[in-house]
Amino acid sequence: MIRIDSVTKRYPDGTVAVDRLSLEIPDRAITVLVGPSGCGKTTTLRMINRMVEPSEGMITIDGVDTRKQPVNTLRRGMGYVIQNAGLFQHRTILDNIATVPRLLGTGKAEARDRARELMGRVGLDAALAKRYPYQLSGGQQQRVGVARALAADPPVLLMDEPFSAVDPVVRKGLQDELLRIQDELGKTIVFVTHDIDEAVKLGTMVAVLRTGGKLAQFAPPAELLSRPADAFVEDFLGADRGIRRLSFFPSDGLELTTEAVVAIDAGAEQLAARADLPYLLVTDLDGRPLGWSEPDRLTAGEIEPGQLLSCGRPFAAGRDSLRAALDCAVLSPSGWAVGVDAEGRAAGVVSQQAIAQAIRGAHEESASPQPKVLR
Ligand SMILES: Nc1ncnc2c1ncn2[C@@H]1O[C@H](COP(=O)(O)OP(=O)(O)OP(=O)(O)O)[C@@H](O)[C@H]1O
Repeated sequence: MIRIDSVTKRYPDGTVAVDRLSLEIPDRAITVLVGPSGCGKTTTLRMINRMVEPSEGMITIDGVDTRKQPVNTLRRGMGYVIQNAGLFQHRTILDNIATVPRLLGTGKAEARDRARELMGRVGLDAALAKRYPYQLSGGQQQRVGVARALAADPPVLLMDEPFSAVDPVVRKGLQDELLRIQDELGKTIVFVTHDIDEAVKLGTMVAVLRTGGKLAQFAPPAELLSRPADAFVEDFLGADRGIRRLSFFPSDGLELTTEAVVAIDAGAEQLAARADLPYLLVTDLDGRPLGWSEPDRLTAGEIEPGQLLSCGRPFAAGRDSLRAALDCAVLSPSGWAVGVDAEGRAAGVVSQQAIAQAIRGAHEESASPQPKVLR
């Protein structure tokens, strides 16, 4: 465990970048440092690998004071990823990734084999191995940066705004990839960002810092959203934290009904039996949702997909969160959300009222234990 114990950093010009910060960074989890510009995030991260030396206080790793270890030994156990990847422009992608193992004495062939394996792990096509960094997109370069940091298999990864320079779509892909890699590798990751949504999505624990390098709150994201410590944290979390908090509640408690679901080949009798329902969901012959219709607009044997109202993006029943279910219901012309199974077949539909009831139940339940984390 990395323990930051009452650490202060005062730069030579008198700037106090970090002020008596104490944090216990859990092993094999992602801890995010978040806060406004200049609040001391980068300084804190760099004190962990001693690129910046603390003025006061102590940082220990598994109980050992980092000042008692040679800097090289300390950094060997820590991969470091920065914004814009910081790749060596004159080296190929493969050799960029193989850099640290080569420095540590691994043979060229072995280091390159490992680099190839890592390219796959971070979602890079093997065909890019011989290219140079300038021949890659920003998102691809960031992936190389992550692969390079992982190459020597360090237990700790320090990541300083690694995804800030790419567009939101690429950024989401990189975040998802990091979560997937983390599930597989279980590193201890300290991740700096100024983006609270990124912090909430990635963090097992989130440390919110305020200007002057003071800790405002250190908590799991669901707790941050439900119980911000003060007005600063509340303000920093933004306006829709109630909705965002629903991401942490599973949809598996929702009761789906199949009464309003009919296949496209539904007979007259089946349709007549449902004539009193406000809307019916029509599926294809495999059970995949096609769209909504009022029952009196449907004629047995003559249902056309083109005449149906869109059912938008359905939610994955039991796997998506209550936020996804609510979003689906709000966007649905019928006001009902469509839940699908892993194969994309309609598992049933659920009304906004039923979702609202599930939300109330989840809030009550979460008053004591932590809600299950869904991504
Ligand atoms: N070498 C330095 N000398 C003097 N002051 C510094 C130095 N490096 C950083 N600072 C100051 O320390 C404070 C914290 O800087 P730091 O880079 O840690 O913040 P940050 O939260 O990472 O900011 P950003 O989100 O803008 O990157 C800032 O006021 C900054 O100007």
